[in-house]
Amino acid sequence: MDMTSRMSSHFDDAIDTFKASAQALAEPLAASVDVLFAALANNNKILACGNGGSAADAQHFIAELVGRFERDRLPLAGIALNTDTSILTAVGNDYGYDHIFERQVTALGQPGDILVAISTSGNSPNVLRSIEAAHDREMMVIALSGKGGGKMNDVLLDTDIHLCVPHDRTMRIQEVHIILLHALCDGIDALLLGDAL
Ligand SMILES: O=C(CO)[C@@H](O)[C@H](O)[C@H](O)[C@H](O)COP(=O)(O)O
Ligand SMILES: [Zn+2]
Repeated sequence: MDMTSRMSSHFDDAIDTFKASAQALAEPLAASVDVLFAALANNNKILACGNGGSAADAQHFIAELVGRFERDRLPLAGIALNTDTSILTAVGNDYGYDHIFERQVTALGQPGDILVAISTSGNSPNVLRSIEAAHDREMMVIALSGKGGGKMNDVLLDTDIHLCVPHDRTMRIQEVHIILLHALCDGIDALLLGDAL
């Protein structure tokens, strides 16, 4: 395959993945908007975490809650658990990398808060432990994954929401994850401010 065709194939594959994801995930995504909105309206908060590109996605999402998405509105309560280098290095150094999110969920989580847990493989141990800590704190989890969901399938409860992208490549999964997170912001804003843009 020449390089131009190779580049072009990314767009073709992304389009196919977006279509398959819309089919599979629009309904649980709408349910996720209701869950997040209800938590925020009840003065609860959103915690989010992930590794690598998913860390970027988690902090991107939280920035749009605390700052704004497309329209001016009140700030919404959220914390990205992958952003404080002192906490990450202290907990990583003293307890191990698998505990960097779990410990923060235990420290900050309150019943009714929501954890948005992002892992393209569904297998990152620190994300899996954050889910278990959220359950211990009586928090519901919205999990974003791919590759069939991996070990997330074993730790998520029926009361959680699992948005599993139907693809096996990390980059494609991440591309859909950012659409999912932007769609959640759009849905929350629509409930807060009305449908019009
Ligand atoms: O962004 C990318 C690859 O596109 C990488 O940084 C990727 O996020 C990292 O390898 C992560 O450690 C993968 O973790 P996970 O998505 O399987 O939980
Ligand atoms: Zn990436």
